[in-house]
Amino acid sequence: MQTSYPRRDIKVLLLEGVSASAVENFHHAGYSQVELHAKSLPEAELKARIADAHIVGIRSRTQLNEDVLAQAKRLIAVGCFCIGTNQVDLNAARKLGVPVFNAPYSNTRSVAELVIAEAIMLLRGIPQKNALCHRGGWTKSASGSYETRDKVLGIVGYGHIGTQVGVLAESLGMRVIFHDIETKLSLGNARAVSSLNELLERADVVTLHVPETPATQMMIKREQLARMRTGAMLINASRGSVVDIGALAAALRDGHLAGAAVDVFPVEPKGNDDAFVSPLIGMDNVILTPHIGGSTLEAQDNIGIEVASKLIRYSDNGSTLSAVNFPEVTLPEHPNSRRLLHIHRNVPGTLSRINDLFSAGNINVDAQFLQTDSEVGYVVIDVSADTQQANGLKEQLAAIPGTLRSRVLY
Ligand SMILES: NC(=O)C1=CN([C@@H]2O[C@H](COP(=O)(O)OP(=O)(O)OC[C@H]3O[C@@H](n4cnc5c(N)ncnc54)[C@H](O)[C@@H]3O)[C@@H](O)[C@H]2O)C=CC1
Ligand SMILES: O=C(O)CCC(=O)C(=O)O
Repeated sequence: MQTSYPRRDIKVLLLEGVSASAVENFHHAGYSQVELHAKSLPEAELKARIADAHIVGIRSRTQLNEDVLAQAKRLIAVGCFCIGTNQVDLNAARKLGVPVFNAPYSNTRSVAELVIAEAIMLLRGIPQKNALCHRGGWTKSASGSYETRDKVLGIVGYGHIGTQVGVLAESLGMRVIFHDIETKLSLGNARAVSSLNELLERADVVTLHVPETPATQMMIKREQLARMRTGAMLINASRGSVVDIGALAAALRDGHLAGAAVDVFPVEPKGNDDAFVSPLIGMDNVILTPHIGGSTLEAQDNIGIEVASKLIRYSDNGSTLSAVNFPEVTLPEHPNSRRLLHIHRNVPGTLSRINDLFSAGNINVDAQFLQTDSEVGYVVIDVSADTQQANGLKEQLAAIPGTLRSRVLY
């Protein structure tokens, strides 16, 4: 059946080495035009390539800001093949009628396991012992080496990852405290503390699991580091913007902190061939990892399947279920109808204009699903019409003032 975008004409642009499982999923669903890049692209190239892409898939590195999105005239949807969506201007995407999807749980366990491993390594002083052995040195000593048992782990951001870290830490005998801006159900024996400061003052190891938001920008800077216990350790596998990295380097240098593990940085290389620069380089008591908290084969495989499935479902049947920036509509199939979708600015009178088209054309509406937020309205209409009528209706829908996107799905 001829739709306004047959699958073979839909161009899928996948960046940053998105898993092969995503590519397979697209191919399996009939999307043959899949372009895969191992890295994120420089902005000028990104703008050029995104111009004719219908679906774009990224990980944490690619910045889809308003300017870049403005070039993407054909864009239907964005997939973040990760948890964080701070790299996309979600509001700009929404106003352009572009839903954004992510994989909110697929790499949770991978991050939690890495954080626990790092807590053990830091408490034992392994990074510096390992570095010394590599240089031909030898310090067989228990000094500065501790068991995890009975140590206090402070979790900042008690969400999906934070809670998993807490559960695993308790199984090692750690005492878990947490701070979150929301009231959270404590798992196991974990206890909420009254403030970030209290957590910093009590914890032997502090681990950060907040998203990047205006409130978490530089949440941990000189003042907060100074509140941490002398000899405490900091783990950051959240976002590089959460910690003042210069202040962290200073706190490690002057011995206030005994160690740190950092997976995310204010500026990260675009790809594996680019140089990594950080004030933490050369510090033996710091574990540096290249933003691989979620990089396990299991997680990447699952993320590839999950996000590609969401993008395909939206492209095929219009479901925006679990979109992070868009009115959520989930739709039963009506195989004997033609399905049209219309995304518009949410101004009074749009729905009646849409419905007037069907009455004027004497077209029977079999089902209609509308969901709006303050700025955007999303309506899916199943109609009894032939292909020619459906394509004609699509053109008429596109001409309604305030239209952002319109399509015939089937
Ligand atoms: N290093 C890596 O490879 C990975 C990093 N991440 C990062 O980890 C972050 C957390 O992931 P999830 O646990 O899945 O997210 P989540 O949304 O389940 O949990 C985040 C928690 O932080 C809390 N929070 C938000 N603002 C806060 C504030 N100002 N102060 C205290 N708490 C605050 C929220 O209420 C929520 O409970 C992601 O947003 C992402 O940036 C996620 C996956 C992999
Ligand atoms: O694996 C990636 O590229 C990003 C992981 C991450 O930071 C996330 O899922 O938010």
